[in-house]
Amino acid sequence: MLAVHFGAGNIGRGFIGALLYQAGYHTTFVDVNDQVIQALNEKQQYKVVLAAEESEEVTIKDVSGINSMENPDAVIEAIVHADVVTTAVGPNVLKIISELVAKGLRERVKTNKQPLNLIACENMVGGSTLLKEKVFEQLQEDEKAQFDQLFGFPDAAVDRIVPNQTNEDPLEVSVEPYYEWVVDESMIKGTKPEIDGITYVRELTPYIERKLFTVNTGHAVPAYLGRFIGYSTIKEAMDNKDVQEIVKGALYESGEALIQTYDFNREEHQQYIDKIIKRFLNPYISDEVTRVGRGPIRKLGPKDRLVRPASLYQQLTGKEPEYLAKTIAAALNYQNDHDEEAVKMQALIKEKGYQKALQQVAELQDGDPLLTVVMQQLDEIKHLNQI
Ligand SMILES: NC(=O)c1ccc[n+]([C@@H]2O[C@H](COP(=O)([O-])OP(=O)(O)OC[C@H]3O[C@@H](n4cnc5c(N)ncnc54)[C@H](O)[C@@H]3O)[C@@H](O)[C@H]2O)c1
Ligand SMILES: O=P(O)(O)OC[C@@H](O)[C@@H](O)[C@H](O)[C@H](O)CO
Repeated sequence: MLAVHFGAGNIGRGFIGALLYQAGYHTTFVDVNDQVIQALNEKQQYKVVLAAEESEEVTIKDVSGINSMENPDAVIEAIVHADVVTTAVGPNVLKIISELVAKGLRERVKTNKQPLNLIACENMVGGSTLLKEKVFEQLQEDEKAQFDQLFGFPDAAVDRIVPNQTNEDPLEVSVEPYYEWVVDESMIKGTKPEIDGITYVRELTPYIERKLFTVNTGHAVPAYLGRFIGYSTIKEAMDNKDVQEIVKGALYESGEALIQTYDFNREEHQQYIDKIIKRFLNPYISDEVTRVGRGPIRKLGPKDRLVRPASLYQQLTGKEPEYLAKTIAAALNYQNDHDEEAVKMQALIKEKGYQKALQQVAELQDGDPLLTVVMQQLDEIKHLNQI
């Protein structure tokens, strides 16, 4: 069986690639990073190391790579013969790869009438749906019905912490042992890809929102407050008791929003939160605050991990989301010259001020109560000790 996976980065190699191999697929990784592609073709295998006390190592074989900048035709050919297509490129890159995906699918329908599922494994609500939208924007009207019949774009939620890698071997990847991959079964075309480790569900929204508004909301706290205080890693920030208290407060607030929206069991949700906090404290992982905080404009977006649960909490409980607002305030202060969105955000704040800049990226109306709470917290977080 053949898989084509876009994005041979941390989660691509460390999670999706590993599960595809274990399910018996040959995986063709598509990437623009030539060093990684060359190494994949040369070695045809790589190591995944589990970051735990009892460290385990798995060798992932049956892999190859295509540099999509240099050899787009080979990507098209791979899509023609694929049994599944997956992505882990980052939400903003889905639009960029959609052109090549559309060309691949167009070529495929000429000779191969087998259905195909394309699963975007990105931290966002509706990742595969967005990929479909971008692919369909490039089709003629008469192609759309045929594509709709053959190609499924099932949305998914993926969870495994994979930090940036510092190994000498450019392919080796160190990952946390925990993982979860949930796919919307109702959006599948043809037969479901049989991949051990995928949980198929009929309604994905509660799963993706629970993951994004717990794992990623919680993660954003040590990232943004950690950077604000002066820490380099998530673990260092989590070891600060003020930061840990804000993590718990933010996850209480997002938890209330989730419990009330989806009728989750309160006790089970608390267990989910406790487990996640332990994952952030994993001493065998060194995860930079700049990786977890990357792309602050995306993360301050209206449907993302901070603003959406804060707004929901406010609407559903009538209370101020104090801890989420502290994190939003720290995100507004996030500085990193190597992060394009952080630079843009700071320029926007300089031009318009904090409130107008937040209002713009979070798409909040004039007078939205969240704006007032965040503006208050901009002052409050100044009291956190700087190191
Ligand atoms: N790392 C994690 O802990 C984690 C966990 C769950 C989900 N995710 C999600 O997975 C996605 C990828 O994250 P990551 O941490 O692996 O990032 P990453 O930067 O390590 O990997 C992204 C890869 O995509 C490649 N890429 C960029 N532009 C491309 C293009 N036009 N065509 C093909 N490849 C391209 C990059 O070269 C890189 O290898 C993101 O949406 C992220 O939110 C990450
Ligand atoms: O990948 P991002 O930039 O959306 O978020 C950064 C981290 O929170 C994220 O990568 C987590 O490590 C991951 O989502 C855990 O499953």
